[in-house]
Amino acid sequence: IIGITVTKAENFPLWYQEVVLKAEMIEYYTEISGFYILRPAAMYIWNVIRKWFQERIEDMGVEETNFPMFLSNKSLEREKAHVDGFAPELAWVTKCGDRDLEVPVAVRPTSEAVMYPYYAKWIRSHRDLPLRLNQWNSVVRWEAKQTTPFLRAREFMWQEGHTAHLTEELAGKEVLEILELYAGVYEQLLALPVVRGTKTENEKFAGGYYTTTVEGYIPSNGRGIQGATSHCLGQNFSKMFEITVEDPNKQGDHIHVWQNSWGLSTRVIGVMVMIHGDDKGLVLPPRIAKIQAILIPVGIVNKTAAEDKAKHAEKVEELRKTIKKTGVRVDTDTRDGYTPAWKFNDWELKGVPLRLEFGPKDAAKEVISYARRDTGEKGTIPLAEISTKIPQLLGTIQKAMYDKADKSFQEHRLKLTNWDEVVPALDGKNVVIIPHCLGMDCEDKVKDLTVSKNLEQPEGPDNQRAPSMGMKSLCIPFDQPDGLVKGETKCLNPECSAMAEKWCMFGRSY
Ligand SMILES: O=C1CCCN[C@@H]1CCCn1cnc2cc(F)c(Cl)cc2c1=O
Ligand SMILES: [Mg+2]
Repeated sequence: IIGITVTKAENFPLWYQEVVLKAEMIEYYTEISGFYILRPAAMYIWNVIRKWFQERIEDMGVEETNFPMFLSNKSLEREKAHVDGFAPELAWVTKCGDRDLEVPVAVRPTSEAVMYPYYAKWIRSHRDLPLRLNQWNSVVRWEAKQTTPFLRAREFMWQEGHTAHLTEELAGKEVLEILELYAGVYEQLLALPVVRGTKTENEKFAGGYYTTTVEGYIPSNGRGIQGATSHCLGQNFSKMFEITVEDPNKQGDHIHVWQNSWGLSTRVIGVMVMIHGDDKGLVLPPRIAKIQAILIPVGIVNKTAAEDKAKHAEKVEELRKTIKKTGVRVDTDTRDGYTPAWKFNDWELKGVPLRLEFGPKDAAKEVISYARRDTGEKGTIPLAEISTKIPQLLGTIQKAMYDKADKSFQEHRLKLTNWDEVVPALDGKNVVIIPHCLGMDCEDKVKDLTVSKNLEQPEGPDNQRAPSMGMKSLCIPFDQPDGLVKGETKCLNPECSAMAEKWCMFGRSY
């Protein structure tokens, strides 16, 4: 196996592609562009996330459902208003065998139009509320933009939750509960910090009432990235699909139900690779690592006596069992014909959080040697302490990975009140938090004003020069800084005369 041939700093997009391929997470589906095969290394991570999230939404009373993957033009017509923008992404089935279909059907890009006619049928009385269904499936969106594994694919796996409530308050409460679970997937499983907030009118789901989001940050190119979204749909869809209940307080009156929809996709895996990975390959947070510790026998060479080899192998197997008993997902690499150095590279490429080495010298000293994948730090652990020290060390690694990413995000999230500092900040691979009027046109203007002038920069080998695109709003952080006095603080856009409404996070983005 040759390792990664480009460094993360010299060519981030190529580095990313190599890592996901050589770490055996992805195979390109070369039959049709924009589609990817997810291999066991990726599916393991997705399944850990799925189990963690599924358990928690079940505790909330969400039930599982499975709707057909095709939708008719008729039900699409119901949400025509916002579908138009998406029409180019819709994939259609128009033939079956050698016959044209009378009525072409679309492959679901999301399932509102599939599900809500049945919500209208099932929800009659307020006693039918709240209705809370989630499905794990894949959706198809024929992206026009350049696709890339996990981050932008024409088919991706996700979960889509769709709920109905009697009041705006009940819906709003759930929107935030789900958003907290999304933050938990990032912070607790993937060791990634996210900023929680509300999308602006420009960036929200047009068919909804408001969108809440968790936003990530990619240090390598300074871009923001949307992590997952939890929307309150208001009564928009219940009016389109006539989902009503009789008013419990007023006979004869009907209430359109208040709905939410929320989704998290396999994009989260790509975000984790991009942020934690290094020039040796993947770096996996222990919580989602299929193999948390790989135990590699060392110091055994051909001339080692057969009897000593056998004894050493037994000792190694014994150590594996002891470590496994602690609940650590440990494996041994006893492959013949490969040197320890070769094995070290292989497991580093695959991102295994902890390498354990055990040789005759270690045996003599009654220790096991370790090397952390995240920092490279090496050390030894007395054999008598491995049952406590190894789980502890994995916990330390998980926290250290989060803290490192969190520090980087914090250092590159600049609160600015001087417009002239904005483009230099973006070119310095930062995202910014600025006072903003939240006007849609103003936001468009801000995007145009922040197209990087640094295109004059010599086209160095460093593709890392900040992308030239302008900045988009990422979210209105729930956690608002001080210093914005309503009615007094101006919107930071020099060409806007409006007053600032909120601090808004902007950045170049995916
Ligand atoms: O983001 C989520 C979470 C899970 C459930 N759905 C919402 C909204 C989805 C928006 N959206 C996103 N993409 C779309 C693409 C399309 F081709 C069409 Cl027709 C519609 C849409 C569309 O409505
Ligand atoms: Mg899209």
